[in-house]
Amino acid sequence: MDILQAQHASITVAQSQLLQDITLTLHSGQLIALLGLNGAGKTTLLKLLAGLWQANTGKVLLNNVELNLFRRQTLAIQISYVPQQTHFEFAFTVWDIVMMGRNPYLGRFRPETVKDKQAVTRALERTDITHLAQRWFHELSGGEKQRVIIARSLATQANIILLDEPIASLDIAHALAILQLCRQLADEGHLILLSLHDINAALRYADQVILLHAGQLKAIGTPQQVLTTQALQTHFHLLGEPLSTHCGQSLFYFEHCLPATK
Ligand SMILES: Nc1ncnc2c1ncn2[C@@H]1O[C@H](COP(=O)(O)OP(=O)(O)OP(=O)(O)O)[C@@H](O)[C@H]1O
Repeated sequence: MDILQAQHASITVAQSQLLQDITLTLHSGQLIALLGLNGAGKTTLLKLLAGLWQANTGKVLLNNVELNLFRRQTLAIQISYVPQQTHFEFAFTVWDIVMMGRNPYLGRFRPETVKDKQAVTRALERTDITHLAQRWFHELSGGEKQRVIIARSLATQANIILLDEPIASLDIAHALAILQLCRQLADEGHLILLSLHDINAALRYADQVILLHAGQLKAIGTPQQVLTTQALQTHFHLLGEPLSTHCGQSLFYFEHCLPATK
């Protein structure tokens, strides 16, 4: 069981406070959706929890140990961060990029082993990109690239995976496939935290929802606790009419409500 925590963590850059006094505890075996408007601080929080950004005040702990006490290589095997966009200076095949997920295990001179190749093969399969393995990354579509970067993360076999808007550039079928994969990974014991703009996807797939607004944690709890019609109006400027599907799934039908009408 992994526990990832932030304790009173704040980040300030050039006098603007990007995150303010964030305290939360996340457990493995859960899929957690991070929601908030553009600029709310979702990417910043994901990077903080991945150890890629240091808090000015407060701390982040993995299993009660501060992240900055871990060696980078050790942390990379435990927490994997999937960015929104990735560019490479050189031409790499999809296989090469997914194999990069094995770098923390490979060291400088250790050759790839059967285990590394199996991890890459499995990651390609789970993200439905086996057929792209020998293609050049830079020639792929945005959605295909996104799945390659998720596959690279799976190849690390990290128990904690933090994904920044993983379905933003995917078609609906592949978006659902990635959300279902995230759900499956959480059910297998991973801690999956993903930022999303799709409130109905959070309702459908998440165990917990974190609501960020202007760098502040406004709510954390089950989707039903956090995603109330009042919270949608206050934090997203949306009028949400609750609906229920024939299989009992709760969803919202949205209408825009201007901030002035809050
Ligand atoms: N390096 C930086 N220096 C200064 N300000 C930054 C930096 N990185 C992000 N910000 C600011 O911090 C705020 C939060 O940005 P962040 O990318 O975390 O938001 P987000 O919730 O992920 O937004 P989006 O949904 O648009 O991706 C924004 O106002 C952004 O301009």
